[in-house]
Amino acid sequence: MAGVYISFSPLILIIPLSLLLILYFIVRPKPVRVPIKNRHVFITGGSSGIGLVLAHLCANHGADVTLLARNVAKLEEAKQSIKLATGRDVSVFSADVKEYDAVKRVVEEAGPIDVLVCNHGVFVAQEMEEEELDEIRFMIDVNLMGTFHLIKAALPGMKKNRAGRGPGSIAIMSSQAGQVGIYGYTAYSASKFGLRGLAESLQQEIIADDIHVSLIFPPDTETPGLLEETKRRPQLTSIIAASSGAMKPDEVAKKSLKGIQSGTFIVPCNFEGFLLSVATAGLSPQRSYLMAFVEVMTAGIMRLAGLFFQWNWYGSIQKWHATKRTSSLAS
Ligand SMILES: NC(=O)C1=CN([C@@H]2O[C@H](COP(=O)(O)OP(=O)(O)OC[C@H]3O[C@@H](n4cnc5c(N)ncnc54)[C@H](OP(=O)(O)O)[C@@H]3O)[C@@H](O)[C@H]2O)C=CC1
Ligand SMILES: CCCCCCCCCCCCCCCC(=O)[C@@H](N)CO
Repeated sequence: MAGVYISFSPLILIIPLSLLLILYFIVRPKPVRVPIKNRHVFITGGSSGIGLVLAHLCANHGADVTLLARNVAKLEEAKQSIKLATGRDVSVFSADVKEYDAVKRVVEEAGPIDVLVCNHGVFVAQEMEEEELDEIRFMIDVNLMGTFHLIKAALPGMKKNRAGRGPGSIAIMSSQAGQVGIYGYTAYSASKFGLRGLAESLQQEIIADDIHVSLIFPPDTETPGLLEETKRRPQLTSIIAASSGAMKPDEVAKKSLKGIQSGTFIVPCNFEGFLLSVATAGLSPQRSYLMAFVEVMTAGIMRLAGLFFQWNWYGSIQKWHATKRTSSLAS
């Protein structure tokens, strides 16, 4: 029986090896380690969900933590829970990120920041046609403009504070809905996609100040915010979002902190998020030459995977409308 021999010459390895070598020299910005211990970590939305867990983690790492949110009682509760769990005192400030002057006052009172985590966020999932313009404006104002307010207020102090304190970080909590548009998230996705443009531009502006930007992309995460959201979000939003499953806030916070410490620009939180990040890498910075190698070598296949997901989602949408039509005819 003639065997089938697949002969390949070692020469074939030349291509990936030379690509690895090229990437080793060209990836920009260069890798960095952002210190957390004895650094001032300022977390917005740190009184609940992902931000609260992240605050606990940073306090555990010996950071001086400041929390900003609106609700004083929730802030006090967060302060107590962190004191109880880590023995560390955190500073808490009540302010609405929509109000620049209030944000500026808090940032000045809190003192120079080493790691700024713009984690605050609001999310109301609804078809654009049904959604009130005020609610659309609200999400853009909190998620996008609120982040501009934070960074505008904090950046001068972060730059001044760098001498001898090592690299600083500005971490922005986006969402997988900030990498791909999802049914019901027209306003939310727009606000989170906007953060991508902000982050990519800002990194070029502040790399010379040794401040490193991280964009974090969680899937559905089991927080009080998600609990609230799922009470009224469209069924199709849940069906499509389920493609990436759901995570615990602890898992997301751990991935977030790891990404911040390593100065990673695109921080996925689960396997689907990893696939999504490779598929949507675009021209975002990549500090890891190994990740750059994966992005270059799998770009094509990831696009195919993305098309499969789109095929699946549009199939669900079609099925949903067909079911809706049948049930309305039946009634
Ligand atoms: N949960 C999820 O499924 C996912 C969440 N994300 C993102 O993660 C981040 C945190 O979400 P999550 O932990 O679920 O949120 P939660 O709703 O649990 O907490 C939101 C936090 O943000 C604060 N906040 C909300 N609005 C404002 C405001 N205008 N000014 C100041 N603080 C504000 C809240 O405090 P207060 O109300 O007292 O102001 C609270 O501390 C958000 O950016 C969200 O978009 C991303 C992907 C998935
Ligand atoms: C190329 C391969 C693609 C890989 C899979 C893509 C799966 C994408 C699913 C998107 C889920 C969006 C969840 C948003 C969660 C959120 O932000 C709300 N809960 C509000 O906070």
